[in-house]
Amino acid sequence: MSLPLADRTEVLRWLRRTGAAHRREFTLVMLLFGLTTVVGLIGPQLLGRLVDSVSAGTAAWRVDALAGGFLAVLVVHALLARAARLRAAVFGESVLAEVREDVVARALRLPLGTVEDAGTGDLLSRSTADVDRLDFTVREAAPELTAAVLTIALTVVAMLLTSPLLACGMLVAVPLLVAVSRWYFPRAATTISRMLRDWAGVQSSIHETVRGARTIDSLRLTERRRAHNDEVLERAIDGERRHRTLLSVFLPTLELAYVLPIAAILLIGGWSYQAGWAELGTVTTVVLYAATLSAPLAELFAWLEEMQLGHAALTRILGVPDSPPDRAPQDPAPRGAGHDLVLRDVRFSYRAGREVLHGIDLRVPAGERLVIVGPSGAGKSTIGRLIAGVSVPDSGSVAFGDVEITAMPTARTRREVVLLTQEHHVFTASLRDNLSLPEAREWRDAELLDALGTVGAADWAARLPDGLDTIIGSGGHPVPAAVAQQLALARVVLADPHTLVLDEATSLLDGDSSRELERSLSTLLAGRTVIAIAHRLHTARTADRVAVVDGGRVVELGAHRDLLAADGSYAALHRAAFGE
Ligand SMILES: Nc1ncnc2c1ncn2[C@@H]1O[C@H](COP(=O)(O)OP(=O)(O)OP(=O)(O)O)[C@@H](O)[C@H]1O
Repeated sequence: MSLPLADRTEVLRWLRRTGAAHRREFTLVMLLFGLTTVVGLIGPQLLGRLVDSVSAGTAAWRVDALAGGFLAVLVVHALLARAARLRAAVFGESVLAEVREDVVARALRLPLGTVEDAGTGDLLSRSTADVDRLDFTVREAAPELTAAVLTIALTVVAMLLTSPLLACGMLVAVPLLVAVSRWYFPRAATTISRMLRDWAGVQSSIHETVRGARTIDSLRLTERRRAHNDEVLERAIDGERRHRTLLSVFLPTLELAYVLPIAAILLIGGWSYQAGWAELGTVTTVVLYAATLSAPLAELFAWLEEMQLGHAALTRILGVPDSPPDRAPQDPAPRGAGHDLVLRDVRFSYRAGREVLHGIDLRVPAGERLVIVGPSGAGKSTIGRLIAGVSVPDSGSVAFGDVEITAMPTARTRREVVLLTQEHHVFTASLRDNLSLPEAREWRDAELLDALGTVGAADWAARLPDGLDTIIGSGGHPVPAAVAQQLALARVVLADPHTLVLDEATSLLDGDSSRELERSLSTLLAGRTVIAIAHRLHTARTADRVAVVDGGRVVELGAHRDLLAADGSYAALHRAAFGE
């Protein structure tokens, strides 16, 4: 299920809001473009006068003065055009900085479940390729388009003021322009939005290939993966081809529409001159105007095309949901009703019609250590994801006290519960940034060093060349696997949730890891509610209670000893594991 696209009202609302927030810069840019265009219109008038003066046999000084004036106009025009574009670029950049920050903030607020459903590639292409596309639109297309529209409008007015009769020659282009626009733009809109979606597909596919490279290699899926990449690429190229085909009709027709009026004006001009209705200078001026119109008209259509691309990109960027579509956070009264974890009749399916949890009821008092065991595919990890608020139940509720986890804003969720898996990602960033992830707040160095100390990574950190500011991760200072685990634990220390869900991370508890890590983990667990998803049964012995999950249901619940004595599924699992 891909992320939604913004609709017309959302795009308009964004444009209005952005326009209002930057009213002064926007007005200044518009004024500069208007002024540039008006100055640009003086040139042809001067040349027209020059032609008239020469044909009337005027003095040399007058010709010199007109030529000098023409030069001065050119210089002023160039200076104004530069100022207008510079202001437009500054304006565009500040708008874009906001768009970038906004889309990244929204993406980070999305729950993992939504991101996984949509595919990370979709989100990635929206926050990179689409933002870049919009960047080009705002920085280049919007100002150029504005300049082109103003130039066309004012040039037409100037032509009409100079000679309405000659200006009529422009009309020959109108039917052609209307027809080709009505043919091209609706087709281009669909082609372009499909093309952007297909390119996002390419990005997703390549991203997944790179991420899963080892799996692909070990399962000898290289050929199949290559074929899949070829297929998505082919689809994107096909869209690109369709778009080019549309352009190959559109652009030559436009060219024709620009030249036809010049021919028409020359014809009308020659005829009017002979009839004594128009001076030679007037004909020159209007032809020059018509000729100068072809450039802004060409720009207008080229940039309209670019604006369409930008619009499609904007609908994708604004489509990244502000609040997760699957939940409605409302920041309930903080921690009013305690930290007891309560699951009531929780049902969940990854795909419609294929329920994997069939009504889970569970109550875990604050501070208890519960281990969930069960056969592979029973739904243990899924329960963990629901408790951590990563996924949302189809029905029923997961709550701390009487506050549902999905009703809490994401930042608040992290203070309640953290899911710790074996995937310990180290970001290519400073050690400080790697640790500061849990909350968007400034941590004091002492707090960060304390957290490192708690998990036993203080010595490693002390040996770093730039301390907390050392860039670690891929391309930076290397991080041994054990330290990566410790950093993940240090993040949890900083997030300080009252409940921890350990999925696979429990292999740490199984005694595989170094004593130091084990010690770090037990310091971390002390005083918190712990839900450990055990893939091996060792862990269960030290738990307060054990829940046995089978086929998406809790089939047994109780202390290790009691369950062994009851001689049910747990006892059977135990016998299978230890042969007792
Ligand atoms: N992302 C997913 N999309 C679709 N189905 C999924 C997804 N993740 C898990 N499932 C299915 O949901 C069911 C429960 O899976 P879950 O991972 O919760 O089981 P588990 O008890 O943790 O198993 P294991 O011990 O093998 O990790 C399985 O049938 C699994 O195939």
